[in-house]
Amino acid sequence: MSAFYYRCRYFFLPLIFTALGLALSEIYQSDLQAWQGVIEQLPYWLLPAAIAIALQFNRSRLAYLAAIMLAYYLCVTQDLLESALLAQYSQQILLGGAFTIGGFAFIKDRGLLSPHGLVRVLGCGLCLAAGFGWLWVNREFKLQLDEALPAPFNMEVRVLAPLYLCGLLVLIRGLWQTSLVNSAIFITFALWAVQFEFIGLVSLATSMTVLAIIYILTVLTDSYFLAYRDELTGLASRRALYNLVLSLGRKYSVAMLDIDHFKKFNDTYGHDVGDQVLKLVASKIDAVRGGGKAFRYGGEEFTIIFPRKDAQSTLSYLEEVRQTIEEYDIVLRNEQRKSQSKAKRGKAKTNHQQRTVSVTISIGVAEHQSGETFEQTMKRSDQALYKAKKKGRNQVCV
Ligand SMILES: Nc1nc2c(ncn2[C@@H]2O[C@H](COP(=O)(O)OP(=O)(O)OP(=O)(O)O)[C@@H](O)[C@H]2O)c(=O)[nH]1
Repeated sequence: MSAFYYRCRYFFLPLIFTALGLALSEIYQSDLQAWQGVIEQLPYWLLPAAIAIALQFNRSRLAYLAAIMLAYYLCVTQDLLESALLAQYSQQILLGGAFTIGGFAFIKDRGLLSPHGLVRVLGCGLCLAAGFGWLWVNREFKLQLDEALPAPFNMEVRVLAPLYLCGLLVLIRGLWQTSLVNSAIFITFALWAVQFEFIGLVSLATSMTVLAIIYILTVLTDSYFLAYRDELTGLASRRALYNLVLSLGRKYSVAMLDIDHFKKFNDTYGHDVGDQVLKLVASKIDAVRGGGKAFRYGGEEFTIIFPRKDAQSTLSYLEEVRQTIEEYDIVLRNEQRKSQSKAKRGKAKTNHQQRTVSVTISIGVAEHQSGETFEQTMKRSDQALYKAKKKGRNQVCV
């Protein structure tokens, strides 16, 4: 997986979905007029549903964002604030709202009705105030700022620059700390900024509907990942393995893989380095060919299931995985770097202080036999693994 794809992976689907939603609503604008009443109702139902689901799964940032969007939508559609007032302060609302959304990219989910929740509400108020304040300063001191700053920094640029800067920071945050929630926050930011350009209730309702659906899908997908993905390695978890087992036919093979002497490795290099190695070994196991599906079974043990394959035909693929790991020189991140001063870090770089380590794995494989349960096949692959360990490790046994 290229580094670029890895960083952007959580952006693709939400962005495609958003672009598709907006494009379709623009293309079929005239047809949608007939459905205007229904479309305008959708945010009233979907945004509260998004709040409830986000709270249920402890994604308070998305709950806040859905609540803010709902409040704004109510203000616009139900005349909670006079439309003349909304129009007069539209730039302030755009900027204050953007700062508020941006702020959520830099905090953690820490509950809605908790002391942290109160701090967040205050934070939202401050962000909104910052938006209003920025425009007030620019209008109040327009002449002085025009004189003091070079020509490119005219009023419009001064107003919009913080918006773009904030958007850039939210994007960088989303790419730096990749997660579905962070990409949902970036899309909220983008839609918030864009919808001020498209005046009209249908386009606002479409944006809000798209956002609500993204929030709901984000929470559900994130929770699915939590339940079925191993947090450390990113591999499918044991729970996912037992889910797959339900759909296996009669013909399949089970391989058990175990890192050799990992206890000694941990004792020598420390648990953190052990974690790094587990992650890298997992990524090599995940790349297994031949239709194999990899899982972290627990600790330093992994399982690969080969649907519709007998044990003999899995051997070349397993041998390939074993060999790749044996030949892989793992470059360790220097954990001391974090605590080193910049000067010392530079020195470490010029001294080329990079540690590399390598590990090996043992593999046992067994194929399913008629009348056997999955657990019995797995037990036989475990026995084959034991055989591989006994024979000197770093090998595949049937
Ligand atoms: N760093 C790290 N270590 C783990 C993790 N899970 C299990 N381990 C360690 O893996 C080691 C497993 O050791 P053993 O089961 O004794 O086996 P081994 O040392 O690999 O020896 P053989 O399997 O006989 O080659 C233990 O020291 C565990 O603490 C983890 O998530 N991170």
